[in-house]
Amino acid sequence: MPHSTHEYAPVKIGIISISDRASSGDYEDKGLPALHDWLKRALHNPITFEPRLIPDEKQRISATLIELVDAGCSLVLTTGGTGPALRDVTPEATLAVADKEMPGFGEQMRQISLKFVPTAILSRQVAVIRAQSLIINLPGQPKAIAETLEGLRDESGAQLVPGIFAAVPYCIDLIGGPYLETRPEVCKAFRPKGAVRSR
Ligand SMILES: Nc1ncnc2c1ncn2[C@@H]1O[C@H](COP(=O)(O)OP(=O)(O)OP(=O)(O)O)[C@@H](O)[C@H]1O
Ligand SMILES: Nc1nc2c(c(=O)[nH]1)N[C@H]1C(S)=C(S)[C@@H](COP(=O)(O)O)O[C@H]1N2
Repeated sequence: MPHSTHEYAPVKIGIISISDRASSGDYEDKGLPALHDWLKRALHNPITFEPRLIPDEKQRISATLIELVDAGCSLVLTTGGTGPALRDVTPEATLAVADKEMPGFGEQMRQISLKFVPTAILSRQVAVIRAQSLIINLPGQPKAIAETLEGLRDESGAQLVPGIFAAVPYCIDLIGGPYLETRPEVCKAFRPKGAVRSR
């Protein structure tokens, strides 16, 4: 542990797994554990999680996003329901509660995911700001969660494409949330020089 001159700020994070079959018990949900484990690995900050497992229903998704933002989540990550299937409505439900769209996140996720699968082009994921919360859709494949958050490395571990989480801490600074600090071996967060606080 480096000598610390300040405590890590506590953060509340909403994690939502959106899947008809996992929410009805047809199969085991792997979305929430994947989100939880990746965030625990990536962040130094003490995290209070608000987990939800819900079906692919637009009203239900929007209501859950509003509930978690109102509960004080600075970040809300969803997984599932971003594809073209008739039941896939996560992006619409997210845009319905948006104050602002943040298109760079979806663009970057599709860039990353195209290095893994050609069908990444089918993911319509969006990110938005609502009040003082950043909401980001991730694809439903559990392995896609770490892939998009962390990006792509070569065999030596050198970063080939940065994951989207690199931009999340500074985005949360800008909307007045807690100062997030990442473990660089998992995700090297980027902030402009003037925004970096020394430990
Ligand atoms: N929560 C989950 N837990 C485990 N595997 C999942 C989960 N969500 C999705 N998957 C896997 O990823 C695939 C693509 O996810 P997608 O969100 O498109 O699901 P889907 O096919 O619409 O079905 P459902 O909504 O019932 O999970 C699924 O077919 C499934 O194999
Ligand atoms: N990183 C990554 N992104 C991915 C995938 C994947 O396996 N890895 N699967 C794709 C597929 S097959 C689909 S249909 C879309 C939408 O997935 P969703 O409906 O599960 O959200 O995400 C895509 N994005």
